[in-house]
Amino acid sequence: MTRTMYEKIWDANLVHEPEAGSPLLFVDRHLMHEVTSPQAFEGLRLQNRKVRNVHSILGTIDHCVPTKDRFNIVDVIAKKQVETMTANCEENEINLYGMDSNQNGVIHIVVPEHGFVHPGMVVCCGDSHTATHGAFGALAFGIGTSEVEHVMATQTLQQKKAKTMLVKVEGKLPAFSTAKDIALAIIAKTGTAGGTGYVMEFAGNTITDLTMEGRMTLCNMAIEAGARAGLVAPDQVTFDYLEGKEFAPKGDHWPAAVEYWKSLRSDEGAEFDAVIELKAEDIAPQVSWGTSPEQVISVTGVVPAPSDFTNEVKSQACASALKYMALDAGQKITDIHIDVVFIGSCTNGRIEDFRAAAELLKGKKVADGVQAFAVPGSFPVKEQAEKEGLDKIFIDAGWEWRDPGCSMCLAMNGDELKDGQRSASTSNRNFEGRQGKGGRTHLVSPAMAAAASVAGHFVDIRDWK
Ligand SMILES: CC(C)[C@H](C(=O)O)[C@@H](O)C(=O)O
Ligand code: SF4
Repeated sequence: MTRTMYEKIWDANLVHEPEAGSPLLFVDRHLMHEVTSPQAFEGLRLQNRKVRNVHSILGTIDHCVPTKDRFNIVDVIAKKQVETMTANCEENEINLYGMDSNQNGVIHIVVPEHGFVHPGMVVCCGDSHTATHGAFGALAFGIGTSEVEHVMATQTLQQKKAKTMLVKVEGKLPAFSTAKDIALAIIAKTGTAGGTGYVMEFAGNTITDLTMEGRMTLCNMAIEAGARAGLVAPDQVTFDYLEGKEFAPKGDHWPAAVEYWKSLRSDEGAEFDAVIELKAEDIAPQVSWGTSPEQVISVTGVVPAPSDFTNEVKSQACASALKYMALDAGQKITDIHIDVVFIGSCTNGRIEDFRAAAELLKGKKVADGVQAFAVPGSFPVKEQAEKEGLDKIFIDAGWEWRDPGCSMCLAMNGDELKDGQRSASTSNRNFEGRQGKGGRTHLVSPAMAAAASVAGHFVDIRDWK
């Protein structure tokens, strides 16, 4: 019988399938950060239980870290979370890239840098963007704090079997369109609930043409389409990325691992519960205009009107988004002016994101009144960028070049929008208040963010000089 990649990984990790209730999956890797782990450790302690396999865990501190003067955490709760995470990892001998580590950064950026996740693994983390690691052909789930405790104690996770969706993208992307634009275009098509109950497998030659960084950006946003997880079949691009990394299989284990990984791809003719198709040629640079990632349109478009939606719920959502975002129906996307620009996050905080932005910023200056923040996803990204002189390009253009962290992706660490400010942001969520109370977020790719910082408004980078 033919099987999809999801089914293969599922079968290989299935521990127990009860008559009633959810099946139990073996968890290969458990990723951790300071926000969702403290109560889980506390729960273990109260029950006098131990962490079952500390070697399966890798942690960072990322959400609460200031990106300037990083040791000076002003918020009392944030400070406590950081201290608790540090103490818990020390006590349990967990590998933590903590505050003073030169490998520190956003968990979903740091983990791949060390080759910690391999194809075929089941991975979890108390964080919704765990989906990122599906880029390696691993089944990666965001889980809640009580599940974090369960995984720590048992190395297993209760999971209902998901339905499978094939998202096929074929063709050559237009100039300046990126993995971020593919992700946004998919969400525009499926809606934020379209993936509910599904694991999405991204396939087609547009996807296989993406770098690992691009695949990570894409899988990162599967969760914003409502999916349980995203997957890309492992191929030579994946193997080349992993080879030689700290936690990658070594010696004789390497060829054996690659052989197994190659067997994971969905079989020819495997059946999916749903299939959607996109043509890469149709994917222009995208800009979100609303307060949900599905409220997104090409840079060439205009802000829609509630009457453009036949669905009553979507029509009302449009009306309330326009109000919150202070936009008018019919307004050209390129006429939207911005106050703040943010390049970073686990969606777009990787080296190629800074390269793409720097390419557009060379010899340019940010527009009057615009504040722009470049926040590398990790210290290794920062170091690499500096080696290439990218920091200079940003700084010369009037950008702030910061230390890594989740930063302005969510307002938890001092980096945030002020009430009423409008941002061009490379992050993944544009919910009301996400980047600060009253803040208005437009999701874009790094290149689009860079160009907006110079122009002061969105521009179609394809004909921008
Ligand atoms: C803080 C954490 C639980 C949260 C998540 O689960 O995604 C955060 O990372 C986010 O992006 O909103
Ligand atoms: S960068 Fe943003 S999306 Fe990613 S883990 Fe941090 S807060 Fe969540």
